[in-house]
Amino acid sequence: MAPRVLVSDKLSETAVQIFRDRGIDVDFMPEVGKDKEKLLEIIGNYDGLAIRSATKVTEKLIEAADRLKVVGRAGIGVDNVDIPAASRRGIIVMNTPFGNSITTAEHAIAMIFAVARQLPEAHASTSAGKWEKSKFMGVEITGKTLGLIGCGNIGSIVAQRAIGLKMNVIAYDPFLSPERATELGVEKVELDDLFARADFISLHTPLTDKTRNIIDAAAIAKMKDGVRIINCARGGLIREADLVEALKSGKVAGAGIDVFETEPATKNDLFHLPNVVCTPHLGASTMEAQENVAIHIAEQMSDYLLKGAVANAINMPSITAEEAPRLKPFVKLAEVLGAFVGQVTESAIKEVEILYDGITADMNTKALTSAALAGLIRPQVSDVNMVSAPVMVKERGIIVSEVKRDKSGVFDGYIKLTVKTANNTRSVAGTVFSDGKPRFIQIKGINLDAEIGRHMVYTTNNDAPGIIGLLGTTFGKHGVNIANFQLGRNRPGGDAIALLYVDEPVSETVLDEVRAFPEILSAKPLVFDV
Ligand SMILES: NC(=O)c1ccc[n+]([C@@H]2O[C@H](COP(=O)([O-])OP(=O)(O)OC[C@H]3O[C@@H](n4cnc5c(N)ncnc54)[C@H](O)[C@@H]3O)[C@@H](O)[C@H]2O)c1
Ligand SMILES: O=C(O)CC[C@@H](O)C(=O)O
Repeated sequence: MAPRVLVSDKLSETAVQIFRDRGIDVDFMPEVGKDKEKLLEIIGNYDGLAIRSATKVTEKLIEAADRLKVVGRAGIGVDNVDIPAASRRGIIVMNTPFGNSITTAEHAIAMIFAVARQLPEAHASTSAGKWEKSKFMGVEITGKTLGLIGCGNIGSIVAQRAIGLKMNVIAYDPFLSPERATELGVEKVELDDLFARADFISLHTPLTDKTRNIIDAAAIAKMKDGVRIINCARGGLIREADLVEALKSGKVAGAGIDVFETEPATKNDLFHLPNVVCTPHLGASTMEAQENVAIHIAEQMSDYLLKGAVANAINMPSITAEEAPRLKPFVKLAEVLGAFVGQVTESAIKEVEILYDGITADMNTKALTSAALAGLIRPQVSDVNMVSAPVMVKERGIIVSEVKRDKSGVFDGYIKLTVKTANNTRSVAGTVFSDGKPRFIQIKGINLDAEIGRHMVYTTNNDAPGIIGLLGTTFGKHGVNIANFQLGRNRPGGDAIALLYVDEPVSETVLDEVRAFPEILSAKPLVFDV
């Protein structure tokens, strides 16, 4: 059955065409995002949800979205999506980080000019028949200092444009490297330095606990008199009440505000203040940007739904369409290794170490680790996948580490999973053979070569003569057909293990009969999704 996608916000219809061309069933309902009840009623029919900012992807909506695999935001900010709730349900949330950057940067530059020359007010006055030539005395931007708070995709573009306009650009961004700052031609500064030196300040950070109210009364007090402030990033970065006061006192000479603490902003104390230019969250609103983000999100979502490729996901490592086929058998292997340990471990897991040897070390190990963790905790929480597993593992306080090393044995590469509980440490290693199928190559440090089937039985026993016969006879007596039988031991007469690949699940009655033999220490039924 073809995957089904709902477009619930006003996206360019190019997105709809892309979904159709890729063979995806798509419903284009650009108004339904605002109708919470209707959306709740229909969301269960879809594998994908394509949105802008009007649709609120709440926990309640996610709970009703039984089939949903991916939420695609045609744009950057995902503040309208409950990411933790989506992650817990294994739903990928992706955005389009680059499609509207130029457009938004241009809006910030437009705001700088509008505020420097009071363009909207001058227009309103002139159109009203007043000829108030002396009222609208502006400032040049040439030679002025622009302070950027946040210098990522959009901030960098604003910097480049502003430098072209002969401004001096300084930037506060803890994650901006000195090399990148030099390359852009901006001076990296501390925040207080920026406040003290900037004639114009433009915000370009996400809204986080650290950036909320980054401009408040205390920050404004540190700024130059007559500073002008632009926000085309997110409402909440500026404490609006404090800005209003500073505009009224003249400390701040002007502000260009595209985003608001509460949106839609239909009433706001910033409105109608002299030299405040407001736009209704128009940063990304150009034909070009909307076309870009629609194309990007439709392609990304289609790639995921049809090929398992993951790009620009907020809650899952990326997997390119090219690497997806090569990675797939190793994702299965990682999941199977996790599933083995998850099924044989009965006490709480404290630590997980995943060793990537040889070719596996050069693969997308983040994705492989996510798959191993999903296999590991699936016996405890059935509804888990590569998206939700890392979140769930973290919630349980399990420490996860990855180790990578060059090829060290006969295999081109293998993955070894070691899990520590309060009582013991358990390990299992496996690889993928040329047939593309995963194999166990080591369990408890004992080498073997075991094909993996859907139903298996794992026994630990003392190495003694007759174990093969004993297991074979018991299973045979109960009509259990053994497809493959692998044995291993650490030394003659020492610890031994057996892995039996059986055609059907083995009942507890049969396993109890096996467990009753004195040489058998444990017998565990296993199920693998292969
Ligand atoms: N107005 C609009 O319509 C519109 C359109 C697109 C994007 N946006 C918003 O613009 C903002 C920037 O988008 P982007 O694509 O440049 O994002 P980005 O992730 O590329 O850049 C954000 C930058 O902020 C920096 N940063 C993070 N925390 C910081 C802190 N505490 N102090 C200083 N810098 C910090 C990061 O290091 C990063 O370099 C986002 O909030 C985005 O949602 C708004
Ligand atoms: O979709 C929009 O118009 C706003 C987009 C913008 O805020 C974003 O974060 O990409």
